[in-house]
Amino acid sequence: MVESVLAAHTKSAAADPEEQQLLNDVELKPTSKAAHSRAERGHWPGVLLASVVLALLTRMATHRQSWLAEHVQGGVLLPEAPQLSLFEQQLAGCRTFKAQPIPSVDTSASLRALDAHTPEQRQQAQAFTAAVSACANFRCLRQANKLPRAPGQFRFPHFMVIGFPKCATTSIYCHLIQHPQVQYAKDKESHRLTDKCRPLLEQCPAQEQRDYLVDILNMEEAAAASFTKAAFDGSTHYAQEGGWLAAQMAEALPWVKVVVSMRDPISQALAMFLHNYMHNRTAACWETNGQRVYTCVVADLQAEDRARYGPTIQKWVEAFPGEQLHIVQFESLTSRQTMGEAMKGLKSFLGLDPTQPSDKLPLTNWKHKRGDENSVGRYWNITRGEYTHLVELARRNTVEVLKVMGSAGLVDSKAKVEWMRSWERVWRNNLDNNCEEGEQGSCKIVVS
Ligand SMILES: Nc1ncnc2c1ncn2[C@@H]1O[C@H](COP(=O)(O)OS(=O)(=O)O)[C@@H](OP(=O)(O)O)[C@H]1O
Repeated sequence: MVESVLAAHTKSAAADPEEQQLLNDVELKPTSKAAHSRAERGHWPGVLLASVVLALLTRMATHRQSWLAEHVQGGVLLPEAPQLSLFEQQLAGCRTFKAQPIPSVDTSASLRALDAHTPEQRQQAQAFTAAVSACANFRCLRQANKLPRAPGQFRFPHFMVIGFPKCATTSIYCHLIQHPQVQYAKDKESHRLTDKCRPLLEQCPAQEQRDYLVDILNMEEAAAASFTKAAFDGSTHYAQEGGWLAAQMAEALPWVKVVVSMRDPISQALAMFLHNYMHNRTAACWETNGQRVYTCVVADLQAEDRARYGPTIQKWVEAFPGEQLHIVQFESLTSRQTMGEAMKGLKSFLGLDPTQPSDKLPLTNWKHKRGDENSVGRYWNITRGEYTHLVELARRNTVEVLKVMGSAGLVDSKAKVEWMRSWERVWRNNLDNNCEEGEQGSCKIVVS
């Protein structure tokens, strides 16, 4: 039934020749593993993972015991040494779940840009630094940022990573703060502009504006480096609040570059759901539907400020010229084959050395695929008919947002096909490999 409704939807969606062309170009063949039931494939990956997790837990328990023996004497906790600097703490927070060591970053490297300056450029650099660092509000920043800059200097702030949530924004933040030309923000998710400055940025309380520049954007350190580091804010709610924020940001900080990451809308909705679930924010749709996620995802795919990206992106496209927008696909950022190029593209867009600090995106903020076979979020139980319906909604959303991006010159027709194909692959994989046959066939859906 749902699949036949889908066919009807697809037909009506295809009334637009441009859409029809896109869908035709994208069509994927079934994956080679199609129609294999999960039962046939056995449980070896689960067993292997469980053993690794058990080994890790045992190691952590042993480590904790020796830590306690070393630090606690007669119930008194001894001070820990050494203290991490704020920057080291930022990096520590960015360690992957495999607990990689903190990478070392040459924090003074950007200053070398100043060495090559002529006396006139040096003066320019000083005047720009003095004017910007004297600011405590957006209005002042807008004036100061009109001054000429010397080579190597960035306007303040230089860019915004605005979302969407669950689209690897933490990994992007972690990668970028290790870049010698980037000024780390003191807080990855301040949400200051949306929480404190709605609906008019320039009328935001004076203290909030000052705190935003100093406490979040890290103005003092940026000024100490003569703004040779690009300062930024990485708050994921900004994208979704584009309805009012896009125009306000373009008014208050018209030079900023805006970075957006978008994930397969179904995976984004599921990841967001899991995030809220883990923070005990369970949605009514979950509770009233026998703890089944399907209706929750339908709601997200239809909500303009959630996984229906098009209307929100429209606001950003209207507010900023195409050259100041960079929209990257989560799946190309996170696939090993394409992440190097995707990260280079992002850094080139930002005017940063694209080869630094590496060509790898770290893996952070990982919620899916943890826990045992039956823990919530390892995979999602829904029927094939339900998933097919979600795919139809997600496909419609994708066509919609690609149209908006195309109208702003952010993607050409080839890029649209590649983008669509990448998400179709996620859906195809689930249908072919993780779903039983028939509309009521059960699926164990995994995210991209
Ligand atoms: N390198 C790499 N490879 C694969 N997947 C990656 C990578 N980096 C981040 N991620 C996944 O991105 C999800 C977290 O996104 P965010 O950091 O934007 O989330 S948040 O909104 O800031 O909470 C989160 O997805 P879920 O695990 O589905 O929740 C991460 O696993």
